[in-house]
This record gives sequence, C-alpha cells and structure tokens, in this order.
Amino acid sequence: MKTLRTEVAVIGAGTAGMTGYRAAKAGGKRTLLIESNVYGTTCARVGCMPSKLLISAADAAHTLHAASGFGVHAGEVRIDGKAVMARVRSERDRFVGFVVESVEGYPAEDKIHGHARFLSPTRLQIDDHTVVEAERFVIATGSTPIVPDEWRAAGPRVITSDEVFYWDDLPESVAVAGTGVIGLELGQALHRLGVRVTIFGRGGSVAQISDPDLLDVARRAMTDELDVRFQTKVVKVEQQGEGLLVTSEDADGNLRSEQFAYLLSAIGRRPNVHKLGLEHTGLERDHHGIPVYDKQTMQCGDSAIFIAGDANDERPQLPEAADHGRIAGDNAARFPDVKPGLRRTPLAITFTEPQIVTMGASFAELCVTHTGCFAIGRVSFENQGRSRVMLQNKGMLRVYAEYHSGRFLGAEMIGPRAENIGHLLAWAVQARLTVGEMLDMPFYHPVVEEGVRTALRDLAVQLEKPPAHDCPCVDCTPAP
Ligand SMILES: Cc1cc2nc3c(=O)[nH]c(=O)nc-3n(C[C@H](O)[C@H](O)[C@H](O)COP(=O)(O)OP(=O)(O)OC[C@H]3O[C@@H](n4cnc5c(N)ncnc54)[C@H](O)[C@@H]3O)c2cc1C
Ligand SMILES: NC(=O)c1ccc[n+]([C@@H]2O[C@H](COP(=O)([O-])OP(=O)(O)OC[C@H]3O[C@@H](n4cnc5c(N)ncnc54)[C@H](O)[C@@H]3O)[C@@H](O)[C@H]2O)c1
Repeated sequence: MKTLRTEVAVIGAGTAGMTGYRAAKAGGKRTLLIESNVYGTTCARVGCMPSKLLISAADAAHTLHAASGFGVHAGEVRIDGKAVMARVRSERDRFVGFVVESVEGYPAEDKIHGHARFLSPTRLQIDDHTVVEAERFVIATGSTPIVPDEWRAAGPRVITSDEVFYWDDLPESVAVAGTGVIGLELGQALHRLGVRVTIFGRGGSVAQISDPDLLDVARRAMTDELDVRFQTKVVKVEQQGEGLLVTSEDADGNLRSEQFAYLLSAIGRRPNVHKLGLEHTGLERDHHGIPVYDKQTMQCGDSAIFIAGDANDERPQLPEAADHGRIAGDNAARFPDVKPGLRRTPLAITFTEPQIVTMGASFAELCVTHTGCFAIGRVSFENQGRSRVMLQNKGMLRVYAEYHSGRFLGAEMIGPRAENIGHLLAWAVQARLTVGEMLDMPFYHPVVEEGVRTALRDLAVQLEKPPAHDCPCVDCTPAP
C-alpha cells in the first residue's frame, strides 16, 4: 500500500472538483485530484451538452412540422435516428475531449485514479492501492440517478439519462418516469424525434415550478403536446420479449399495462455521499447523509472539509458546481481563514418548449420568507404580440416584489425565449432593482420582453394597493 501526503485532496474530477483543484493550486497548496471513473464530467459526457444536442435535433424536426402554421409546407419529414444519435455522440465526444485535454494538462503527480473513502478526518483510502494523508479536503463527488430496485430488477431496458446518449439509434418507444427537468427535456425531445413517449408523473409537478397558477398553465402546455399522465404512478415493470411491460396506476386506482422498448427513470438524482466513509470524519450530517455545511464558504462545520457541486444537493446545476468548487478550493487553501465566496442569484432553466425558468426567490420560498408581504404581477403570452407572430404564444410569467421597498424578488415563467428573459430578470434581482427602476429600462418593439413589461406594470399596480389581508400564499400548498 502506497502512502501519499498532500495539503489539499479533492475527491471527484467533475466540474466542481476541477474548479476546486485549480482554486486550491492557485492558493499555493500542494493538491491531489482523485477520480474513480473516466475524466470528462457529467455535464459534458451525459448531462448538459448531450441533452441539448438531442433537444436541438428535436427542435429542427419540430420547426418543420410547425412550419405549416405559417403556410410553409416542408413535405414529408424523415428522421434518421442513426444520424441523429451519431451527431449527438460525436459532438458530445468533442466537448468531452476538451475537458479531458484540460485534465491531461494537470501534472501527473497531482492525479490519482480510484474510489476515495475517508478512514479518518485526515486520511483517505483509494481503492486498495493508496492511502492519502491530507490537511484539507474538497468533496466534489457529484450525484447518481435514482432507480428503484424493483424497476432495476426488470433488466437493462430500465435506463437513466446516463445511457440515452450512448444509443446508436432512436428506439420505437420510451416510458419516462418523472416530470422533473430530465423527464420533460428528454421526453419531449424523443417525442419530437418520432419516438412514442409516455411520461408518468406521480404527482402534478412540472420541472422546478412552484407557483400554483403557473403550474396549471404548464401542465396544460405539456399535455397539449405530449402524453403526460399526471397523478399516475409506475407500479410494476416487467421484462417482456425485447422490451418491457409497464403497469401504471392513476389517481382513481385504474391500472393500465403497456409495452415500451425502454423505461427511463428520471425521478431525481442522489448525491454521492454514501460510500465515502463520512462516518469516520466526525462531521454532522443531515437526514440525507449530506454533511452540514455553510452555503457561503462550503465549509462542513468548522472542519477542514469542504463540499461542492451536486454532492451537496443545494442547486444541482453546472454554473453552481463551478462556483461551489471555486469557493471550496479557495477556502481549503485559506483554511482556517475561510471567507464567503460569490453566490449568485439562483437561475434554473428547463430546455423544453415552452421553456421553463425560475430565478431569484421562488413562489414557494417567498411563502416562507415574505408571508403576506410580497405582491404578484403576471402576463399571459397567449396574446402577446411577438409571441403570436412567432406562433409561440403559450405560457405565462409571474413576477414577485416586496411591498413598501418595491424591490424585485424573483419570477417563475413558462413561455417563449424564457432562457433569455430568465437572465434579464436574474440580473435585475442581483442588482437589487425595484420594479420602478426596471420599468425605466428600454424595451424595444415588437419583442417578447414587452410581455415582461406588461407583467411588471401589473406588479407596480399591485404594489400600490395595500397588502391583501390574505397572504398571497393562501393557495401555497407545497408543489406536489
Ligand atoms: C441529463 C442531464 C442534463 C443536465 N443539463 C443541465 C443543463 O442544461 N444546465 C445545467 O446547468 N446543468 C445541467 N445538468 C446538471 C449538471 O450536469 C450537474 O449539476 C453538474 O455536472 C454537477 O457537477 P459535479 O462536479 O458536482 O459532478 P460530476 O461532474 O458528476 O463529478 C463528480 C465526479 O466525482 C467522481 N466520484 C464520485 N465519487 C467518488 C469517489 N468516492 N472517489 C473518487 N471520485 C469520485 C465521479 O466519478 C465524477 O467524475 C444536467 C444533468 C443531467 C444528468
Ligand atoms: N436544464 C437543466 O439545468 C437541467 C437539465 C437536466 C437535469 N438538471 C439537474 O438534474 C437534477 C435531476 O433531474 P431530475 O429530472 O432527475 O430530477 P427532478 O428533481 O427535477 O425531478 C424528479 C421528478 O421525479 C418525481 N419523482 C420522484 N420520485 C418518484 C417516483 N418514485 N416515481 C415517479 N416520480 C417520482 C418528482 O416528483 C419529480 O417530478 C435536477 O434537479 C437539475 O438540477 C438540470
């Protein structure tokens, strides 16, 4: 058994681990980066990039279908599944290549391959070949898709997003479990590429939306196009021939069994904190087993251990993993003189059509932090000028601001160009603008942003009224 001594050990070479490694090195510390799997990160290999590649192919197919609404007829649309998947894989490999190249640029003596597990607060076991003794640690171990054991038992046709981007061809049919971000993004993309898709939602949630009024609009938008069955659970999965027999149960207890080529489990991801030997660190952990940590410094208690990225489950998105990693690596180098790092305004985008975006404080969060003291403005995109012009007139924006100060707090939206509007509004939240200041900004014509102005004007009117005796959260039941 080899023993290595270092100042900082970073566990996991994903986005958070790579930025953590670079920050600790920039802080002047001898740093080891430990990875148990292949290099390339979840984002580039099986996450953000390949999913957006698949969605772009689906958008191309959809544009052809939607063209007839403008009187433009493209003829018969033919989707070559092998060509679609070949582009997804080859472009994905290109992105992965850049990441791998970066890691290859790190000095060989800084990298160890193997699964890391804590033996004590200062020692790690790497597989069965090395013990690493370190003064400080960054846990950046990412997350893993959840698949219930009883589904897994039905064999290899039960898959997760990890497998989709290795397909050579598009399958005939896919059942998707989960109406979260992954279920809706991939479910809609596959549907638009000609795959028979049914999406099962055990409740009524739609991606990250928490505003009940918006949820209604979003459920309608999704069911208008897709076979989404809300309040319907997958209760049994059996292997049948080449595929699967999936039995579901709706809210009235009706059972239905259908054949699909695959079942895609998109019911969430679990932080990789369970096979890390955390019980040997003395760290306090929450009920999910995640060490209790400070969201500004990423420090676990007052220890020399920091946690970053999906591993801490705070905001499991790529830009957050990078920020967490930078803060954790920097503070590992500075320990014990840790300092708060830059945390940005929350921004989450679901790349469905219509796109879904939340930024700043969500409706559900405001119901806790601003009970009775936030106002709501809204706009529907159904009759919004530019949205109708583009035949994308679906969705709604709900904007929130604080009474008295008029400060803009956040928004939730499903609608056209939401990825861009989300950025605009997130910047306004971070700049601590008031609704009045936002309305003083320029708005061109005819643009979707004029819809934002309508919502802000509505919000300004609501802010003029005295706060309702009823908290606006009377209908604030937790998102199902
Ligand atoms: C299908 C999909 C689509 C997504 N799309 C988007 C998107 O559009 N936009 C967005 O912002 N985010 C998106 N995300 C989320 C984003 O990919 C993740 O939040 C981000 O990649 C997490 O980075 P990370 O560094 O925390 O984890 P990872 O990149 O997973 O890195 C963790 C690393 O730790 C290693 N590891 C784990 N345990 C150990 C151990 N004990 N010892 C050694 N190594 C270990 C793992 O092998 C892995 O390489 C998507 C995710 C998925 C799955
Ligand atoms: N565009 C993006 O930024 C993007 C894209 C994909 C993934 N991601 C990240 O990946 C994370 C994981 O995505 P996800 O879609 O797997 O999780 P999610 O938390 O977004 O959604 C999981 C869904 O599964 C449902 N569910 C949970 N248990 C279930 C069960 N037993 N049966 C049926 N349904 C069940 C939940 O109600 C929820 O609707 C997200 O939180 C997101 O941060 C981001």
